[in-house]
Amino acid sequence: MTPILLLGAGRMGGALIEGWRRTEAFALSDLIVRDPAATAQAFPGAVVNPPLEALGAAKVVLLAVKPQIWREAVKDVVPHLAPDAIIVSIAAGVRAADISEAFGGRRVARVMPTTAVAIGQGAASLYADTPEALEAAKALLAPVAATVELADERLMHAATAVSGSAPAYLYAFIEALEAAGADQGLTPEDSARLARATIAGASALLAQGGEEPSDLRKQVTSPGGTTAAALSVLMGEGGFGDLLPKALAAAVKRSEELGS
Ligand SMILES: NC(=O)c1ccc[n+]([C@@H]2O[C@H](COP(=O)([O-])OP(=O)(O)OC[C@H]3O[C@@H](n4cnc5c(N)ncnc54)[C@H](O)[C@@H]3O)[C@@H](O)[C@H]2O)c1
Ligand code: PRO
Repeated sequence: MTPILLLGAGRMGGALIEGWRRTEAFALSDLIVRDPAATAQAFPGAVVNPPLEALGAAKVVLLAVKPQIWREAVKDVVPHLAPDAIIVSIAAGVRAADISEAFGGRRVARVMPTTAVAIGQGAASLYADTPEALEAAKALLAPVAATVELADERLMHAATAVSGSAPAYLYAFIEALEAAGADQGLTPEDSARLARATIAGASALLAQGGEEPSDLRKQVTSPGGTTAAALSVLMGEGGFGDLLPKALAAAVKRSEELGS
């Protein structure tokens, strides 16, 4: 599996590196990083931006640049890769067949991770065109994420909408909750402290397992009480049931566009 070549080590590539370091799945010395913005100081022990000839050592190549520039970014790299190198792409929307073609027919897996891989608590959807590529994707992601294998590549759009992008939905919800708490008279600091601890604790309760989100919701919701009053807005007309299908449809559409 090593060395692993990272093409791009920005927010998501960097999050994976941090998660591997923390979980000791892979050491920095297992990595070759190719990113114009990367420095040896940022990734001590890794081989950073070596000459192209050195890339032939890579067993696995993690494609972690923006979908809009991936073709340009891989052009000069491909001729230097080992013929049996496996490509694992995290680029949203970009199809395995297109990646394989650009990489001279090499085996390809696609992965859609979340940023919490950095603390070993990510989620990752996997799809691969061969068993070897799937194994490579699992080896990279299973140490840092709960994984789901998709049988059909087209489901990667939905997985991106419900998982890869979803931490941002939750953070946006928390921002709005904090602002609404301040609107009700709390200081912004108190509102933020309460909202963040509440969300973190509620997530930890869910992560503990054994109870459905709907059960946990009912435990908070006294009949005729304050929560029921708020949920009549959040779960009523124009609420989550209307908003989230629209939000996910927008993410799916954008994912499809990024791959076309
Ligand atoms: N951020 C997320 O939560 C997330 C989640 C899942 C998937 N992704 C996917 O990960 C990929 C990277 O996203 P990101 O959020 O890390 O973006 P980013 O902008 O933080 O990182 C991209 C990195 O690529 C580098 N880069 C630019 N040109 C390059 C080149 N020619 N060769 C090598 N590296 C080059 C940039 O310097 C940058 O560090 C995208 O394809 C995105 O769809 C991101
Ligand atoms: N971030 C990438 C995007 O916004 C892919 C999922 C999370 O496109």
